[in-house]
Formats: sequence, structure tokens, C-alpha cells
Amino acid sequence: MAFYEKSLGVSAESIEKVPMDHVEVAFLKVGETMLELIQPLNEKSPVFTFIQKRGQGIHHIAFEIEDLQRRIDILQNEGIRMIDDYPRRGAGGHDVAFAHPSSSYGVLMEYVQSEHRGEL
Ligand SMILES: C[C@H](C(=O)O)C(=O)SCCNC(=O)CCNC(=O)[C@H](O)C(C)(C)COP(=O)(O)OP(=O)(O)OC[C@H]1O[C@@H](n2cnc3c(N)ncnc32)[C@H](O)[C@@H]1OP(=O)(O)O
Repeated sequence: MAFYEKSLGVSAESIEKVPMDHVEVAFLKVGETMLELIQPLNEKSPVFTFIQKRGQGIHHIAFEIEDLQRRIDILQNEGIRMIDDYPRRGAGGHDVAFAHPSSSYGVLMEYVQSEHRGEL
């Protein structure tokens, strides 16, 4: 966090624990983009495993979309491997679902339900 504060002059807008993933996260707004800094809370966290195996770095990219269950169904119909078949609770209380990096060219993808429900 200190690095982003110094290099970009931004500071955390919110910090919270997300028990399901055993992480603590901080959100920093940079332009229209939210950076999420993630710290594992214990060895059960997928982020702990990630850092052990690959070191620190970019963990995933999240996209805000408008109808999460419909998006999951569409992706699965396209043959994309989803980690989550159904939306689950992520940071900020938002419904989220992850696609497996083996289906997305080595990048872990997160889809986040926007507040607005409507067309994709
Ligand atoms: C809450 C907040 C939020 O925003 O709402 C968050 O994001 S929390 C963020 C933390 N939560 C999550 O990450 C949840 C989704 N992640 C997961 O379910 C898991 O981490 C997973 C399924 C991606 C990997 O779990 P796993 O037990 O299979 O772990 P492995 O270490 O064996 O990884 C299997 C293969 O996936 C690759 N792999 C693992 N993690 C990542 C990643 N972040 N980006 C790209 N590739 C990855 C490994 O290198 C390996 O590749 P190879 O086979 O080639 O060696």
C-alpha cells in the first residue's frame, strides 16, 4: 500500500476481510479503475498458495458485469471452465464468480455483479 501511496498519491478507500477466501483486501481508486491489494490471512487462502508458488504480482483481473448468473451460464455454454457455478459473496458484499485460468490463457478472471441489473 505504501508503494501505491508514494508512487501514485492514492490511498485506500476501504479495507476489509473476506472470510470465504481468507484474505484482507484494500481498494485504491486510480482513475476509473479500482486496484485491489490482497493479503492472505492464513495458509488456507488461495492467495497464500499463489504467493508460495509464483511470488507476489498480479493475481486476477475483475470485470463488472450486469447479470452474473446469466454470464456464468453463457460462459459455461461456451465451454469455459468456471470455478464458481453460482454467484458467491466477494469483497464489498458483491456477488462474484471466477473463471479458471486454464480457460482464459493463464489469467484468473473474476466477474463482479454490478449494482444495476439489466442486459449484459
Ligand atoms: C474477495 C476478493 C474479491 O475481489 O471479491 C478476491 O478476489 S479474493 C481472491 C482470492 N480468491 C480466489 O483466488 C478464488 C478463486 N481461486 C481459486 O479457486 C484457486 O486459487 C484456483 C482454482 C485458481 C487455483 O487453485 P488450485 O488449488 O488448483 O491451485 P494450484 O496452485 O494447484 O493452481 C492450479 C493452476 O492454476 C494456476 N493458478 C493458480 N492461481 C492462479 C492465478 N491467480 N492466476 C493464474 N494462474 C493461477 C497455477 O499456477 C496452476 O497452474 P499449472 O497447472 O499450469 O501449474
